[in-house]
Amino acid sequence: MGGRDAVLRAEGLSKRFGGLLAVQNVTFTQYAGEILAVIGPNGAGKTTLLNLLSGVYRPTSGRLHLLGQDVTDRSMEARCHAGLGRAFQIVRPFPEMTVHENVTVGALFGKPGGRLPEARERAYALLERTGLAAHADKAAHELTLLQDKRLEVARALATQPQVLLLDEVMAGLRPAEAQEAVGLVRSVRESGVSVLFIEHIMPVVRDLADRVVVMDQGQVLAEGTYREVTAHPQVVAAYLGTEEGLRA
Ligand SMILES: Nc1ncnc2c1ncn2[C@@H]1O[C@H](COP(=O)(O)OP(=O)(O)OP(=O)(O)O)[C@@H](O)[C@H]1O
Repeated sequence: MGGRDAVLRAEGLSKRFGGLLAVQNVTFTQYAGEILAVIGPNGAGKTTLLNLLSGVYRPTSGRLHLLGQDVTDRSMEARCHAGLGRAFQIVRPFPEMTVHENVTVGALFGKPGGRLPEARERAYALLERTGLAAHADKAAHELTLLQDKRLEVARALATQPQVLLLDEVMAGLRPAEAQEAVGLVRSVRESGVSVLFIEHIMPVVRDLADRVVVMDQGQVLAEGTYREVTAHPQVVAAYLGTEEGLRA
C-alpha cells in the first residue's frame, strides 16, 4: 500500500485529567479516502481522543499531523480551516434558523473570506446531497432525529473538510435509519472526504469501516480490519461483560 497519503497522524497522544490518563500514548495513521472507526468499551477514551483531534483539548504530550502539517498547537478554528470537520452526537443546530441557513453558517465558517451568495449556493448543494432539500425552508427544530443527523453532517461538510470526524452520529437511530446514515457516510467518502468515526453499534462498524482502531483504558489495544480486531483475544476480553458486547 505504498504511496498512500496520510491525512491524520497521531503520534503518542496522551491526555491527563488530574490523576487519570484518559488517553495514553495513542499512535495511528489515517490514509486518504479511508473510513476509520474508533471503538472501545465505555470510558476507553474515544471521546477524549476525538477532542484531541479536533482541538477541543491540547494533548499532555504527543503530536498531531493533519494533511502533513503539525497542528498540535493550533486552535479548533485553525484546524477547521486546515481541512478538519466535525459532527457531534448531540446535534446543536440554531433551532429558529432554517435548515438552509444552518448549513450556510457552516459554509461561511469553514473557509476564511467566504462570500454569502456562494455559501448559500454551496449549502443548497449539500442539502441535495444529504437528502434535506425538501426541508430547506423549515425551521431546524421541526426536523426528525434522522433529519437532524443529516443536518449535522451537512453543516460539517459545509466547512469543506478533507477529514470528517463523526462522534456517534448513529446514536438513537432505528436500525433502518442507521442503514440510511451508513449510506450517507459512504457517499461522503465517495466525494473524496476521509471519515473517522466513533461508534458503539457494531454492525455499523462492520459495514462502514475500512479499518478499526480499538481503544481500552486510554490505549490502543488493536488495529486492523473489522474481522481482524473482533477476532483479537484481548479485544474480546475487553468487551466481555460490557453492555454493548461484541455482537454483530
Ligand atoms: N473533562 C474530563 N475531566 C476528567 N475526566 C474526564 C474528562 N473527560 C473524560 N474523562 C474521563 O476519561 C475517561 C475516558 O472518557 P471518554 O469520555 O473519553 O471515554 P469514551 O471511550 O468516549 O466513553 P463512552 O463510550 O462512554 O463515551 C473516563 O474515565 C472519563 O471519566
